Amino acid sequence: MSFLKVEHIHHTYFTKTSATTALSDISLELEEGEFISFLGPSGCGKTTLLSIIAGLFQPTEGTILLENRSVNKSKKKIGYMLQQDYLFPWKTIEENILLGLKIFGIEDSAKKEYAFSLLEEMGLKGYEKQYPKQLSGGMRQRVALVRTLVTEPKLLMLDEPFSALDYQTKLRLEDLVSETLKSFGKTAILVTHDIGEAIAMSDRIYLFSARPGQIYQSFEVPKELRELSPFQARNHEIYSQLFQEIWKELESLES
Ligand SMILES: Nc1ncnc2c1ncn2[C@@H]1O[C@H](COP(=O)(O)OP(=O)(O)OP(=O)(O)O)[C@@H](O)[C@H]1O
Repeated sequence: MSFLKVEHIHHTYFTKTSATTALSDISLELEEGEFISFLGPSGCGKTTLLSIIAGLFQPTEGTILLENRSVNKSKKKIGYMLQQDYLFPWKTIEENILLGLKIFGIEDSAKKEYAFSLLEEMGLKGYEKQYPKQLSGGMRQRVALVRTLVTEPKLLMLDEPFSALDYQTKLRLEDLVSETLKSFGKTAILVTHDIGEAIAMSDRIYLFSARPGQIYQSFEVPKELRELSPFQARNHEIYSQLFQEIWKELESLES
């Protein structure tokens, strides 16, 4: 039994005057603990697919099964890390990270303790009483990750979570997120425009064709790279070869 089963997803956005087909016949499977990425030309439907997998809206056709149940019944098992951190500016860091627990009605002392231990792991001890505006972009993203992890999601949706950060912060955060997700055995889906990021962080990469998005090709990331941290992987010879291979295919899709 696969952890996640995406079966024959088609999606068309309808307005009063138009119909835009974003996705056409997408099927894929994901095992628990795997990390996959979606890459592809702008507008090929990556975010649409991520939202459908998360159960945020129904596809025109197709089904999503998470642990063999409809994803609509499993929404609490899904966590997010997005381009924007969506921290509440009027709440302290502590209040922000405990908010998810409050919403889920699981604000017990053990969970709170867990939240504070995660903050410490992310190098944010001492910032509990500060407000988001007092933190850097990278620190705020780390708070957003803690807020997501405290609810113990089984599947993490990462929609361009590093794209608004400066390059060095992005590289540091890629390592931190990768190490954290590996240590918790979390399953994750990353949407990115960055081929290097996809290679450095994933077990497998799905390259989408231009709209309507279809899976054009999938690439397994070799074990030699997967055993390394994203930063180390970027310096490996195999990384450059895979980068060239994916770049060539992406160029052909965008031309
Ligand atoms: N709510 C909506 N109503 C109508 N069309 C939409 C809506 N959301 C997305 N689309 C269209 O569906 C297509 C896929 O959009 P989507 O945002 O999923 O692509 P993407 O691959 O994530 O894009 P990007 O890489 O630029 O972020 C695009 O043509 C977009 O304009």
